[in-house]
Amino acid sequence: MASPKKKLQGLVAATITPMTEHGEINFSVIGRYVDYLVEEQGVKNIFVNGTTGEGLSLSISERCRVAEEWVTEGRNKLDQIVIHVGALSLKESQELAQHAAKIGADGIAVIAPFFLKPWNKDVLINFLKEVAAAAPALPFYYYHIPALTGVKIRAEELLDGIQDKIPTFQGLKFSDTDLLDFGQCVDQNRQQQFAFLFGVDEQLLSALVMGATGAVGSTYNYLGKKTNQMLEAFERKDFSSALNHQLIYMKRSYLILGRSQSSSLGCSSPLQQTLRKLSFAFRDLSTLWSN
Ligand SMILES: CC(=O)N[C@@H]([C@@H](O)[C@H](O)[C@H](O)CO)[C@@H](O)CC(=O)C(=O)O
Repeated sequence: MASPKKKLQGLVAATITPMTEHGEINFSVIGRYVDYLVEEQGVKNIFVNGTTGEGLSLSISERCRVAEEWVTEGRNKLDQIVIHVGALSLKESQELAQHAAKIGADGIAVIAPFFLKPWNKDVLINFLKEVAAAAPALPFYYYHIPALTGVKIRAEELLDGIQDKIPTFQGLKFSDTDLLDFGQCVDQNRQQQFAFLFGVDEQLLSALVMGATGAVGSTYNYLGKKTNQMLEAFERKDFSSALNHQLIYMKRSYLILGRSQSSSLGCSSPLQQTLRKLSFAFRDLSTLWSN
């Protein structure tokens, strides 16, 4: 069975895929991006080619090259690199999984197929199982994001007995606001030592209360340091201070500002260019950034 070097926990930055203004991937900034995460944000785990990284908008060869670059640049600097390998085509997903194993990633994650959708738990598990089997030495994470996939199968239902079907299953990336489902996942799998990684950054504190062991999100690219302070406050049971942190990071200005900040790293996908225009309205808030 796959076992990670150590359990994936704490903050995991869902990385942006840097693009040039001509729509090509800007590989040249990834090394700098790694240093920024580690040195400025105190974040040493990353989630590549996910929602934030717009993995599903990239070609398969682009996804492979992006994954390779992160693994190369992150070597000896990052703790864990998880590659999202979900795709509509099972074969493509398996190809990406094999590639992640070949380049030395630390884990793979997969979303539910979202066009012709699995209609029940067993169909979804079978898809995930086939992908996981293509990389039998890599820890496997299910990426639950029902608002985007439209696949509403409850994570708690999916996790029931999952390791019997997917021996490499190591955890759940839960990007949904249903804290009842999340809490039940944690509660019903206490013996399993799974990683429960929460993915709605604005609600992380509530998820910690429900038993989250870590978090994957876009805001940890630029609020990593501050969110680590919230985790520390929670750890020492200083809930009032933890709540103060969470209330500040819930502000919309922080979310938009973060997207615009990414452009200073040379990260500028078409989506980010649109957001950057929006962000001019928030320019005055840039002082918040360094506070
Ligand atoms: C829908 C979405 O993009 N959700 C983000 C959150 O980090 C989100 O950006 C954050 O909570 C701000 O709204 C993550 O769950 C996505 C993620 O981890 C990924 O990029 O794969």
